[in-house]
Amino acid sequence: MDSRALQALQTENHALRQQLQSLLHEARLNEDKMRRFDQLEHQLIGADGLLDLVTLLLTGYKQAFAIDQVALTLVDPEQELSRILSFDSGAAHALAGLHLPESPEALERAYTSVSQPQLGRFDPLRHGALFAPDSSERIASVALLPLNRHGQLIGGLHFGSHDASRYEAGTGTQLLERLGHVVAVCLESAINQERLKLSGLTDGLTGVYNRRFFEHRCLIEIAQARRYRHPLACLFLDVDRFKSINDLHGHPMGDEVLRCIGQLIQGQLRAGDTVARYGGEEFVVLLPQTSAEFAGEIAERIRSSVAEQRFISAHPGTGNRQEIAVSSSIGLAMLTEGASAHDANGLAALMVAAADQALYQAKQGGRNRVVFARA
Ligand SMILES: Nc1nc2c(ncn2[C@@H]2O[C@H](COP(=O)(O)OP(=O)(O)OP(=O)(O)O)[C@@H](O)[C@H]2O)c(=O)[nH]1
Repeated sequence: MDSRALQALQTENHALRQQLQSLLHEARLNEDKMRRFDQLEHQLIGADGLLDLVTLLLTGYKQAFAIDQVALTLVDPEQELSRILSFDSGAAHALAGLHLPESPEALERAYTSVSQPQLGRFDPLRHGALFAPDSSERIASVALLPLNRHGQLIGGLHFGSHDASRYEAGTGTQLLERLGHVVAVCLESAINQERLKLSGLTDGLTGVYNRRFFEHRCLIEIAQARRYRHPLACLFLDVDRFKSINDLHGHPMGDEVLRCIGQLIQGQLRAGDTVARYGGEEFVVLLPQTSAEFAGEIAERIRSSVAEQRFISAHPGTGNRQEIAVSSSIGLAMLTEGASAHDANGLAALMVAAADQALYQAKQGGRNRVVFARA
């Protein structure tokens, strides 16, 4: 072999070795990527509840794969997820990037398929609503993973990169497709578990929370109110002359009235407020970060919505229909500053007793009214 041919061979050899090195490097990177992917998948499967799972989705992938923006959309028509996640209100701040729209509209605008991930350039019109407004400005490319159960879009996991070439249309999406499936299954299972937990905390007849939940929530709200020096209001509502509704129109009609009143109260509240059935025909409401004046307005709105509601009772024998009006009495108490020497349990008992006492005054005063507890 002459020296020119030898040199050409050596050059070719060198190029091949370099190519091999770079392939090996890529394989190692892929192996490392797979390992991190696997690790996160195990964590998803082992997540302890919905809050844990959502937190992992929003932070785990961002850190492990250096993704600029991660957002999660879950369709929440009944605001059930929002209620579940606000149960532990202290953790709600950790959920930046989570969107819980009541309708799937924003998702349907972004996705052309319910099962295939979509990669490509960021389009503010189609993708803007999937990311937080202040974070979407710098996003240049996106990977959108549809989360579907039984062919229905229940949400989407959305990765955004400042690098336009990071997520390119037409590149392999097998791994992301698998991730979408795993996330959707994990979410469904976590939501079902939360539903089970919640069923032990809600009242079977009215669908609002039960007394056990109220007592738990009350301690959390009292702790928050004391820590941040926020006012906390408590309303106690009792349906007026409820016994006569049962006696005159039957127990099922009484049940219907209770169900409707639970919904009327709920309809006047904000997302962080809590209504629970305390017992029989008594409801209790917690209004965090609410002044006495505003709590009085809310109580008045509840009282008038109950008084304006009409129920239709059909006589079991004759079938004659009759319109029934119902009223309610409400006692209102604020968490008192002066009692700060007590622990949260003691404060809760004082607040509830004060609202109950005010309710008694409302009954004595002629019913269908709101009475403030004396400070
Ligand atoms: N239909 C129905 N009735 C209930 C339920 N729980 C309690 N009750 C009835 O609620 C009635 C409460 O009556 P009372 O405590 O005497 O008071 P009231 O008739 O509301 O009169 P005032 O409170 O004084 O205005 C009782 O007759 C209970 O049987 C329920 O789940 N369904």
